Amino acid sequence: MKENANPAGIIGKDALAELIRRYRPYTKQGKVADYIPELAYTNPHALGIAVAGADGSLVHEGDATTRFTLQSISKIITLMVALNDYGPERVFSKVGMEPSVDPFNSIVKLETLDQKKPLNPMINAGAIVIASLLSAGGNPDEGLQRICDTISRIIGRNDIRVDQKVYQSERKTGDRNRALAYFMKSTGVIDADVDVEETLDLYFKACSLEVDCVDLAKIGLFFAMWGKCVQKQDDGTCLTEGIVSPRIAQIVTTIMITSGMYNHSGEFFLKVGLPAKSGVSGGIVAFAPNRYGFGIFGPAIDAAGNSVAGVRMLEDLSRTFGLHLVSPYVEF
Ligand SMILES: NC(=O)CC[C@H](N)C(=O)O
Repeated sequence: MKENANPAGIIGKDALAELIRRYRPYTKQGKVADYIPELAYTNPHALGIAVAGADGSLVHEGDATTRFTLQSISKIITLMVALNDYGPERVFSKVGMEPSVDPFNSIVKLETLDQKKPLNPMINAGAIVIASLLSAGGNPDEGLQRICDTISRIIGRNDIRVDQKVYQSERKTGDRNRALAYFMKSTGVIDADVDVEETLDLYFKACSLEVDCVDLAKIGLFFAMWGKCVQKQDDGTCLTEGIVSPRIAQIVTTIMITSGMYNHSGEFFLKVGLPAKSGVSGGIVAFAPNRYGFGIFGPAIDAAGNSVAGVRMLEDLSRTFGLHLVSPYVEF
């Protein structure tokens, strides 16, 4: 069945400009996160989008080169690094694979579930457990370095850095995350010999890494291609070669589908039908497997912590370009 498989052809700059024009007014319907005080200084009406194609194309529009912090989008990278280092069995002995109906920073299930482990690696508790694995052995700096190196190779620039103001702001006000971490240490989910403050430091710094929409689109495309090489360098080598196996890329992708948009993951998948991960700074990384990586910045977020205009832009793109993964138009 070929009809409507890709109704509007390739995604070009004009389509992106039209999206920004159409959805910028929706930034008024959200609010910039202010529980991390430094984030409150962001322009609420900013909106940008970048699209990286499997053919090597890259287009962007709006505030696509404005830098912002990764926040929860870092969770897909730390998960991937932990899966590489420890393997799925060890990682999922510490953190679950089930979506959560509670907010991303909720503590309630940690006491009520039979197994005390957090529901999934995309909520704060789950990501903090992952950070505890990466900071094990008292080496959080090495953990952060590996996260930065991985991102650098994917986005093709090695000046990735921690936004010190956001990091300090998170560290000063991160008592909810501190509570999650100490609680999980008390129940044995975080190992007894782990220094919780070092784990939190790694978590806060990973959340405070600076990126832009173009970087996110490249991260999206990396997962869209299952970690395989998209672009060779002039000397024939490939920076992304060997970062991750297709099997681990598949696990991260699946967790993004079920939990990437927090407690709105079900509605998001129904409407957009793509793997995605958002952050409270207003970033979203999403991708259409084997085709496109998307990077979005729209700091006005909704109650779940997702960019209001960003989600709508992805919904529009998915509909217009026939990207929904559960589609009657898939070719067999
Ligand atoms: N949803 C998010 O992006 C949360 C990340 C943020 N750093 C926090 O811990 O609260």
